[in-house]
Amino acid sequence: MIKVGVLGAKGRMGALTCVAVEEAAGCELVAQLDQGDSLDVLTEAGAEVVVDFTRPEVVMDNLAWCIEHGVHAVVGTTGFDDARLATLRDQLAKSPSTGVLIAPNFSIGAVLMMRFAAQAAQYYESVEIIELHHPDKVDAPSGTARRTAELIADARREAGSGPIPDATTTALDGARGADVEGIRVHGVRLRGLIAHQEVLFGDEGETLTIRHDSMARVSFMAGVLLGVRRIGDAPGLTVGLEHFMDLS
Ligand SMILES: NC(=O)C1=CN([C@@H]2O[C@H](COP(=O)(O)OP(=O)(O)OC[C@H]3O[C@@H](n4cnc5c(N)ncnc54)[C@H](O)[C@@H]3O)[C@@H](O)[C@H]2O)C=CC1
Ligand SMILES: O=C(O)C1=N[C@H](C(=O)O)C[C@H](O)C1
Repeated sequence: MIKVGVLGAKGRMGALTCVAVEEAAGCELVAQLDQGDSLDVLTEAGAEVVVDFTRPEVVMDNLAWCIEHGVHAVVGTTGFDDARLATLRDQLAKSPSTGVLIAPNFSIGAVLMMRFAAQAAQYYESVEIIELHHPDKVDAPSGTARRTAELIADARREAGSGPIPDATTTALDGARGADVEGIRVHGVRLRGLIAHQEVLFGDEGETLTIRHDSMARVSFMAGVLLGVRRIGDAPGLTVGLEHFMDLS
């Protein structure tokens, strides 16, 4: 049995994760912590893997604690940039048997969307990303959109693609979205939505749109459980659930 603790257990994702872990074969839910609870409960309960669905402003402290105590972490919380990932690598170097998975999106379809977008990137002159979420989401752009933009930018660099054409010389602030490594990312917040993304590609005479929709948060649970089951055998830092999937 893998002993699992959940951080952010009273939140939208954390609460669902507690149910999924309780129902999962081979997993035992040993701790459910939320804001104000002491992380020491995790060691008292014997947690081997922690799932973090908290907030960008607290997740680094949670991970520092997990790494220091040799507890593996499966992280859905957003807000990871290169500087944060470098900090985690430094911390993990001092605890070499501990594993941390940072997954911008646990939905299998979203992982495939990112993969397909990276594959398509070299063939199109233009690309823009639209992410659409529920209005209670605290960060923008989404972690998924950021990661997609990074993957597309990497693919374009590798292919030697030029800059994306855009003749705009005057615009209201924000009218062209955020710039993530040269890729424009637009954010929509709308009651009724959960988590959705479109990647739009364009070239002479044609466009290609890759769209993914999470219609319910249960769509993230298979990926969370995959992470929980695999992280103990993956010491160090893993970024992206695709590394635990067979996408060859
Ligand atoms: N990677 C993925 O597939 C997904 C990632 N997310 C991300 O997960 C995060 C949480 O999302 P939601 O569940 O919608 O947010 P939420 O606001 O419903 O839940 C966050 C919970 O964390 C708790 N919390 C805050 N500080 C804490 C601390 N220091 N220790 C323990 N708990 C603490 C809050 O009280 C709250 O209950 C966000 O960053 C979101 O973008 C959300 C959905 C899927
Ligand atoms: O806050 C959310 O809801 C989600 N957050 C993640 C993100 O920022 O990409 C994953 C998914 O989009 C849902």
